[in-house]
Amino acid sequence: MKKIDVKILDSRIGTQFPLPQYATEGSAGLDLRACLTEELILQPGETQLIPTGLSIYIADPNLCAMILPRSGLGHKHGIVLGNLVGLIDSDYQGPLMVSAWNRSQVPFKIEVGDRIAQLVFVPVVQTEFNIVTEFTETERGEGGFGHSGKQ
Ligand SMILES: O=c1ccn([C@H]2C[C@H](O)[C@@H](COP(=O)(O)OP(=O)(O)OP(=O)(O)O)O2)c(=O)[nH]1
Ligand SMILES: [Mg+2]
Repeated sequence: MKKIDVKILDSRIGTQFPLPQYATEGSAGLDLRACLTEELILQPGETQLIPTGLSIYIADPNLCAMILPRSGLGHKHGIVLGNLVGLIDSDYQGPLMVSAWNRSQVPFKIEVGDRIAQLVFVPVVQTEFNIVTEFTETERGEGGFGHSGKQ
């Protein structure tokens, strides 16, 4: 498995809480925990930046990480991300933060150590633009935004 350098910024990670880990053999995401000092109530519509207690340095420009909502929290409780998706650059070395947004109508309690989001490593292709005046024609051409219909 690919190794990623990690700094433990909060000593409760690795003692009180395990390092983020794949829950099953086929899991894509590593759950991130709320490294809070006390529980937090996220009011309806409120967004708060929550530390994960970790920083990672991906280093490989052909890799990034994305922070995604956990589906149970997002679907059942409306706890998603203030930035919708968090993108972690391969050269970022700062603390990994989760922007937690309560898009529901009711307050939501986040307890210390709760698994609030998940981290997924994803391949990246860096490209450069080749300026042209005409593209090689395709069947779709400029059609988009539903032009092919519904069924
Ligand atoms: O949910 C997130 C999103 C981003 N980051 C960190 C890692 C990422 O590499 C950096 C910058 O994120 P991004 O490029 O999305 O934000 P920006 O607003 O463009 O900031 P910058 O000008 O620093 O690139 O912030 C997080 O810790 N959590
Ligand atoms: Mg940026």
